[in-house]
Amino acid sequence: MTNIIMHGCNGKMGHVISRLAAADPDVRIVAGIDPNTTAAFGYPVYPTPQDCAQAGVQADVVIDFSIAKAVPALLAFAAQTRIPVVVCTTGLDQAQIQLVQDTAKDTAVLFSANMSLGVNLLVNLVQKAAGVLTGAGFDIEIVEKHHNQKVDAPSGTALYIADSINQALPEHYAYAYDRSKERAKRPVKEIGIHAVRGGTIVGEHDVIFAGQDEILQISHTALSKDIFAVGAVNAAKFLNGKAAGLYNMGHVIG
Ligand SMILES: NC(=O)c1ccc[n+]([C@@H]2O[C@H](COP(=O)([O-])OP(=O)(O)OC[C@H]3O[C@@H](n4cnc5c(N)ncnc54)[C@H](O)[C@@H]3O)[C@@H](O)[C@H]2O)c1
Ligand SMILES: O=C(O)C1=N[C@H](C(=O)O)CCC1
Repeated sequence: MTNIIMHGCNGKMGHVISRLAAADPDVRIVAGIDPNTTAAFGYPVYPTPQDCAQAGVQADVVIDFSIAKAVPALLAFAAQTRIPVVVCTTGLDQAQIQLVQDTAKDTAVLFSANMSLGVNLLVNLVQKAAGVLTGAGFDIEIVEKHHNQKVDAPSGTALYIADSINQALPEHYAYAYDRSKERAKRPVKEIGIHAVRGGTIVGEHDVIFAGQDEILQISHTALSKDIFAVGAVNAAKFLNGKAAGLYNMGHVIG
């Protein structure tokens, strides 16, 4: 059994995870943390991590789907209590990402901008493609599309894909988010990253390799938020009892 604290429990992802956890005999949500303290799924909800600690809640893992500015207080709670934490919130700035890395010295932290199996496989595929195709002069562009409620842009997944491509290449490719200010041809060592927002689009990522007279496109489409929730619950089960350190979905998927 993995006992979970759900951070951001009254958000869209918090509700999906609460629904899936209720049907999974191997996990139990023992508490939620959210400024909206509505107890919609039978477990108690505390407004802050400190309130949760003061209530004496015992848990094996925290799952976080909240907002970037809430993540530092959660990481302080995880470091203090030594409870492992699955950080799924996107839009973190460099200082917040550094805090994630620092917290992993005190407890187990799994940090991933996308918990789905498909995107984590896509990352492996685009690394391979980039290694071959940039050598042949192909340009790389990433287009991501999400619902109109999303607050961060570009998506954490688009940045994760771009960072992974850079890790696979011998030279650094800069990121271009907006070409409207420049009157110049596209540099070769550049990854264009473009965000579309509208309606209820769950999440789409197209990685376009455009060369002379040919295009290779590798795409992932999320058809429901359940894919992220399933990945997060699997990550929580994986992290239960793990030593301090920084983990990613590659460790879970194997
Ligand atoms: N890694 C992934 O696979 C993945 C998948 C989906 C969404 N996300 C990310 O997860 C985050 C949440 O997504 P969502 O669609 O559920 O958003 P949402 O806006 O529906 O929910 C966010 C929740 O966080 C709560 N919150 C606000 N301040 C808080 C605080 N200080 N402490 C605790 N909770 C607080 C809000 O009240 C709300 O209930 C976003 O950053 C999103 O990009 C990641
Ligand atoms: O719905 C969201 O918000 C999502 N956020 C993540 C991102 O920013 O990449 C993952 C996909 C869904």
